[in-house]
Amino acid sequence: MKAYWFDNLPGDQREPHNSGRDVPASYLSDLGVIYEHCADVSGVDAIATSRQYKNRDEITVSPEKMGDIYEEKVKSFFHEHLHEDEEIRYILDGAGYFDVRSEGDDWVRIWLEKGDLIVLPSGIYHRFTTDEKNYTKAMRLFKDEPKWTPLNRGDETDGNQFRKEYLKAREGLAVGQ
Ligand SMILES: CSCCC(=O)/C(O)=C/O
Ligand SMILES: [Fe+2]
Repeated sequence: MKAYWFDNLPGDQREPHNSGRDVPASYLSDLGVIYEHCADVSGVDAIATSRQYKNRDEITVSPEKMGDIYEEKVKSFFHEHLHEDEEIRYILDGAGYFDVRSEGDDWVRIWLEKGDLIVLPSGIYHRFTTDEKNYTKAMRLFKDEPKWTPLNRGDETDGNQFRKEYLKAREGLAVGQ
């Protein structure tokens, strides 16, 4: 895992866009983002049990697996969105970027590779992209039935109950940069 401020410069979303300014793990934790490295799936099982996640599936985001819809899919994952559930992803192979919004609405880019697990809280604005190798194989954890419901950012999501609860939970935390 490597986290840093996104540079906001033009270029393909899959380029590193590394501003050179690192973000410490403590800052991710202030944003409510949990990161763990799990050398094998037993570590994921423990997290799933403790957070009462019953289901899981696997997704491979690559041109080989997705064919003609790959570029479209990668662009759709990169639309800024939130979910009304936590998002837990465990990287089984390859690598990818999760970008999360900071308290000041800047992008923090989190590069995950094999063995990395991330928990994004419900209500956090974020997006995902493969990196320049175009290959991410990930396990997705679900509390109940597998579903992926992104709510793209807009006026409605700013007023979303889960968004408001996310912001409320961050209130009073000394989130530093
Ligand atoms: C690598 S998992 C696919 C992306 C996804 O599920 C998501 O919600 C991104 O924010
Ligand atoms: Fe998401």
